[in-house]
Amino acid sequence: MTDFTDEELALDPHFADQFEQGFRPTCQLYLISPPSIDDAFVGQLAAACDGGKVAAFQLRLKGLDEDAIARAAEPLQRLCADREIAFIINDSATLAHRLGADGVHLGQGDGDPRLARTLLGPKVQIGVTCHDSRHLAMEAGEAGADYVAFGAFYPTTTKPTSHRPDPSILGWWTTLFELPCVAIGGITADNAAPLVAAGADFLAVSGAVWNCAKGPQAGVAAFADVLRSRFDEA
Ligand SMILES: Cc1ncc(COP(=O)(O)OP(=O)(O)O)c(N)n1
Ligand SMILES: Cc1ncsc1CCOP(=O)(O)O
Ligand SMILES: [Mg+2]
Repeated sequence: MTDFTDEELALDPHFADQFEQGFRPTCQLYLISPPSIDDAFVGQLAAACDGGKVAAFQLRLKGLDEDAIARAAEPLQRLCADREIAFIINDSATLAHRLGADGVHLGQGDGDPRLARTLLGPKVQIGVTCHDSRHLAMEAGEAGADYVAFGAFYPTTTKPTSHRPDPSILGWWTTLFELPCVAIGGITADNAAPLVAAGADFLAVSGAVWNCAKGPQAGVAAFADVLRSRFDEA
């Protein structure tokens, strides 16, 4: 049995049920937006979510001010609320607070998670980028993060990356800590299996869904089998 709090489990309510049954939940999809979007994107997000279970959606828009991100967020946040998908804002705890988002993702240069917690309160999810660093992950956990994110596991064109963790960092983390861990960076349905097997609680995915030749619905659907695999092996 574990002593995960409701807050720790809130990124996906099914986590709680599965922990109560005595095992670490199956891996879930954490969808990340493209770095820029247009008005058609809400339809693409709806299509993606029709493709299979999406536990969380992160609005990660780069090069826009907070007012512009807030305008873009409105229909997307509504869609996520309707479908019970956690709506996470990237980079800015103040914007997450302003929007009443379910969570915020903070990189190492995006502010102190402790200050974010003071602003956002206990119920809002705070995720922290930890690159390939066990030290950063333990620090994030001590600072009260709700999840830690490791990556980039694979090369990606979505952003320049300089850290390339080994999947074993996921197994190390999940063996020692109950706090969920997220794997990110160049993840596709074809290369995700070692990350799921190593213990990732979430796969954070952008390009493999939005650049899928068959569309975002097929992009999400392609992950179904690999996400089930840890559950099947348990
Ligand atoms: C789930 C998740 N993990 C890592 C990141 C990267 O955050 P950061 O290092 O701040 O880089 P940017 O995304 O801001 O370019 C993330 N966004 N989400
Ligand atoms: C935001 C971020 N942080 C590390 S890699 C990455 C990009 C994730 O996008 P993709 O799934 O397209 O590699
Ligand atoms: Mg950031």
